[in-house]
Amino acid sequence: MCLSNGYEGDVIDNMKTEVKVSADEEELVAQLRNYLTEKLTYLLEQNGTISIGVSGGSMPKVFSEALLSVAPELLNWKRIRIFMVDERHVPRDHEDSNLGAYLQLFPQELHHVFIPVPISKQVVHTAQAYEINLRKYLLPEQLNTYPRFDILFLGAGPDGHTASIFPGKEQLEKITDLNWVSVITDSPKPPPSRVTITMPCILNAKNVAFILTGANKRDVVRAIHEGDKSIPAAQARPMNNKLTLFLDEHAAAGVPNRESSESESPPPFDT
Ligand SMILES: O=C(O)[C@H](O)[C@@H](O)[C@H](O)[C@H](O)COP(=O)(O)O
Repeated sequence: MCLSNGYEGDVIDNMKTEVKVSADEEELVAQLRNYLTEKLTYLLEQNGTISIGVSGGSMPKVFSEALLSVAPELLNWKRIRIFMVDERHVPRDHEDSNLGAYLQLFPQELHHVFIPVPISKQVVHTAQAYEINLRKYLLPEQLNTYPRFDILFLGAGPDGHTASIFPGKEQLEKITDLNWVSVITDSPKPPPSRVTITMPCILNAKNVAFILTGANKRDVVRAIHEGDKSIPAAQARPMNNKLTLFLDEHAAAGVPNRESSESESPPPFDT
């Protein structure tokens, strides 16, 4: 695990995971901005849609601040499309809506950049409609394969869930044509009913970045470092190994052999 800030960590199973540790939210946003700048610079030289998946919870605020502060010449809104890695089965104007949270943080003139999750009465129909929306932008070269999302920003719960894939509930039913999206109706994290992209989509992604802050993410960081496949967040390692962890000092304490400055570190910042 290669730690920035001068920390050299272990190499995991011959896979390098880049770790960026922030002392506060301002530094986290700056590191996310730098990451987005690097990836967008490369992606803009390619063709087609630039697909960025984002998660809910604490992510909307720091992600939105980081992306909206990237150099304007890199923000080609005709090509960038942002989609929800998972979404709660609630109306868009509900306080629990992930898309709703992002739309409140983006100016109206950029709302078209978000691929909508069409909320139907039945959560299965929502998942099926969402997959159809995603396919409009991301149909892979061959049918019946998984998309190669450009960047997936994932969070993780203290229980190790990521997206809406929970420990012991990883076997999501195939309910859409291509199995890009599935549903959970008994999510341990409320609200219970959600749609989520599936693990094969995560494994197929070109870049995966976790944003994990707070002492309650320490064990998840350790599980990712150790490759503990009983934890969905640790399963979510892309096949090309392009995995980056954005941590605060508290979560970084889960990286073995890293001098923890727990005693002096500031209280967890509320992202
Ligand atoms: O819709 C959701 O709830 C999220 O997509 C979920 O996977 C989230 O990323 C984690 O639960 C971490 O949430 P926090 O960052 O708020 O701890």
